[in-house]
Amino acid sequence: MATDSWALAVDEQEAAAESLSTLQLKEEKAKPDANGDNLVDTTNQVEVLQRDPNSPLYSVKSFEELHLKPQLLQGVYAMGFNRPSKIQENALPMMLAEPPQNLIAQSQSGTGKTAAFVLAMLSRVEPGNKYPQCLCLSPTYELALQTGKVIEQMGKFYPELKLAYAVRGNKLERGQKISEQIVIGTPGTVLDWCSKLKFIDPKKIKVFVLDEADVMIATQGHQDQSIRIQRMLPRDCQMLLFSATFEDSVWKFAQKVVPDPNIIKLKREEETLDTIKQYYVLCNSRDEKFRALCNIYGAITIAQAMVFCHTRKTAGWLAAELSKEGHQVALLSGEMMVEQRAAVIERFREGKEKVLVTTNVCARGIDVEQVSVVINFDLPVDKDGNPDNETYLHRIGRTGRFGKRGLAINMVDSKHSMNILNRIQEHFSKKINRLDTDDLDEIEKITN
Ligand SMILES: Nc1ncnc2c1ncn2[C@@H]1O[C@H](COP(=O)(O)OP(=O)(O)OP(=O)(O)O)[C@@H](O)[C@H]1O
Repeated sequence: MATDSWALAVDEQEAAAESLSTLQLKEEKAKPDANGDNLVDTTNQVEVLQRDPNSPLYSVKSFEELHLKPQLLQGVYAMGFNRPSKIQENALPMMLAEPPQNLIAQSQSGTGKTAAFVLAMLSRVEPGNKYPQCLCLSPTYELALQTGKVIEQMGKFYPELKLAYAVRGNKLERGQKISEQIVIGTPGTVLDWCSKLKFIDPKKIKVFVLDEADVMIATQGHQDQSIRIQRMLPRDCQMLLFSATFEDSVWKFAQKVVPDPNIIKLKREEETLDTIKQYYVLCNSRDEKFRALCNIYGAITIAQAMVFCHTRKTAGWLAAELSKEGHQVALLSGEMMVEQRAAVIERFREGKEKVLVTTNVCARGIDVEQVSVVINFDLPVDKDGNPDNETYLHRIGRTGRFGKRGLAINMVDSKHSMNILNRIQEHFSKKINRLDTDDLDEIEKITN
């Protein structure tokens, strides 16, 4: 398998990379809300969706039929999974085929992509060999930690298996070689571990995973680092690229750089999940948006909510205002230290705060089951002020995880933002209905 074509395609990609937004992240299950929640369904709903042929969770196969190793079957069932989702059913046979094949895969947010590539890594790793064999890149520190937890949980029936986190702050002694069989980390640190610090022998890597692959390709810094890592890998190393979104130019680029890939791609109209209801509210100012947010909160039972702002400043202001109103609010934005960010997410996951006010840094991958509402306090736009459709999809995908129902509410406060919303609707061919937040009955109706 040739691995140098990625580098050759870099120049063609640069223009596309410029126009795309930067990174974001992922997380795990929150404890159930003691008050209950009328938006989050029980696991029965998942069972139903998994039997509905139109659902991304639909699969005809059982995990047994995917021929997973017994220890992995045990791991899967210990995580409470009963049957594979569509992406797991489709991707796993391709990823486990011999000889190993490359894959570029797209599947809607929250449909089990992480479990799919984790199972692929765990299937290929030889725990008896005490050196890194699988490398997984995540765009953020928090996402790396979360995916690492999935690897640890799913691989717990391999007693010899160890995982190393190549993330900022994880200091090892220079020149030492690590014995962990799987390494997960962010591109900069992984690159250092492979090159400058030589903790990893890249020539022994068998599986290379790019999670949130589109943003890894589209963000210039990440792209450069990922390419430099890829160049060090052996020619027959299996490459697996996963994301919920692939902007057209990124998709083309991915196909050029991954040799002979298998491809799983969604049609545009399949990208949005029908289980997430989308609305917008019309306001005239930031203060009105704040009032509308409070009205929504007063009218419906919300387990946990994520509120997205365009800037750190707005996020800080909003978190302070919500606190003044008596809400338990957490704030997470990019300028915070990574350890602080991890602690904020951990508290949110544990249900200690009900609202997380954040920026795009949290748009991707956060997996908190109890998030029943996502609010776009500001609509996602790129640096030129155009709609950022990919970020929109990732943001609203923080709710409606794995078959649960969710609610996404967009705050529109100007002609310009109405125009952005219209363009998002057009892009996904999906109608976003207006909601009157002064009409409590109407708000209540949307949750039923
Ligand atoms: N087969 C399964 N059965 C039941 N639950 C599952 C299954 N696969 C994954 N899950 C659960 O579904 C949730 C979403 O999965 P995951 O985080 O892998 O989705 P994703 O597609 O990677 O999402 P995103 O696009 O946001 O990164 C997780 O809580 C995970 O534990």
